[in-house]
Amino acid sequence: MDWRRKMAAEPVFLRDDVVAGFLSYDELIPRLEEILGKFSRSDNTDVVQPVRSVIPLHQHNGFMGLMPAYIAYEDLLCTKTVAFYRRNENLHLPSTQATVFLFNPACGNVIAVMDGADITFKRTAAVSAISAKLLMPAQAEILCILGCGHQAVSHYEIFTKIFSFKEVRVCSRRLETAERFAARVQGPVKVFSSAKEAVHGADIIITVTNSSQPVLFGEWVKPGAHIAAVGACRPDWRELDDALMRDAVIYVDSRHGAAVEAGDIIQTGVEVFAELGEVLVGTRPALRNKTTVFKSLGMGIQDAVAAKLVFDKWKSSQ
Ligand SMILES: NC(=O)C1=CN([C@@H]2O[C@H](COP(=O)(O)OP(=O)(O)OC[C@H]3O[C@@H](n4cnc5c(N)ncnc54)[C@H](O)[C@@H]3O)[C@@H](O)[C@H]2O)C=CC1
Ligand SMILES: O=C(O)C1=NCCCC1
Repeated sequence: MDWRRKMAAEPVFLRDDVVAGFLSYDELIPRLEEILGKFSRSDNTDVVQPVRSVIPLHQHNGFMGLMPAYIAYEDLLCTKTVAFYRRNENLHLPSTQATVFLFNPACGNVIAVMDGADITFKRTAAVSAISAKLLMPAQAEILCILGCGHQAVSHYEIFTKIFSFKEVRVCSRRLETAERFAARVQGPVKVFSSAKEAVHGADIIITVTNSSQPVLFGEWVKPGAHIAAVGACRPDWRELDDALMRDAVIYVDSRHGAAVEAGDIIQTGVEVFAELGEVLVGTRPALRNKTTVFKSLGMGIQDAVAAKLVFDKWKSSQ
């Protein structure tokens, strides 16, 4: 094939249900652990990922992010575009609209375009689960999820799959949303109408809201608990209050990303203790006995390894 035909070869398009069918947590978790570790190594030159570019869409109460990544040792070039809207819950439209592009790094042509919703839900939940494996207290019995949207579902799926909790609690801004969530997921859930009551005594708390104001307060949190803070991905958004941010040991996925995007970190001026990848490669410790916060923002490299898993599976199915 000459280069003109190669450039013109049509990319494959993989729909959401196809992507979902090819993406399993069992395969995703080790790949994410590997890439987070490589990203955080001080001698890393192999994993290139700028902080995402974001265009605010004020008129539509949303934003769009562009998330490119290149993983040299796998010659894997990928970009995700992701738009996030604070939808009126009554519209029942997904808040996240994502598309992942895989490229041929030698020529820059697109080889696959895939719906990015399932990749975004699963890889985010899988990274939170990795943080919990490393940082949650040894005898964690109670899991509490604040926010009952799409990310709450994927987080529930993976947390109940790989850990065993005595109790799983949920609370959302509106009681009906939490009740709908409880009816949708497979497994027992206790629905709370008060976030303060829901987090009381919880060993691990996941915040997956679209709130721009704190939803979790330090005075409610059991000392030694682990918090995976997944929402508040804009510098002017918050999920956690100042007291919690000041009292906890703060872990992030990317220090650079956190310095630009994490309202909870930027507005409190707290120091980041470690990247998750540094803990994975052993250059920073996991302080399990302290109250810990993992501030998640999401990374292009996470999408890239997930997209490669999907593409390889699709290819071998042809
Ligand atoms: N860290 C990461 O890698 C990623 C983070 N996100 C962020 O995660 C968050 C959740 O995303 P989705 O689940 O897709 O959104 P969604 O719109 O499906 O769900 C958001 C939920 O938060 C609830 N909520 C809002 N204010 C609340 C409050 N004060 N207390 C309790 N619940 C409240 C809403 O009722 C809704 O159930 C968003 O902020 C999004 O930007 C999304 C993708 C990746
Ligand atoms: O990593 C992602 O994907 C996202 N992070 C923040 C909010 C939108 C999607």
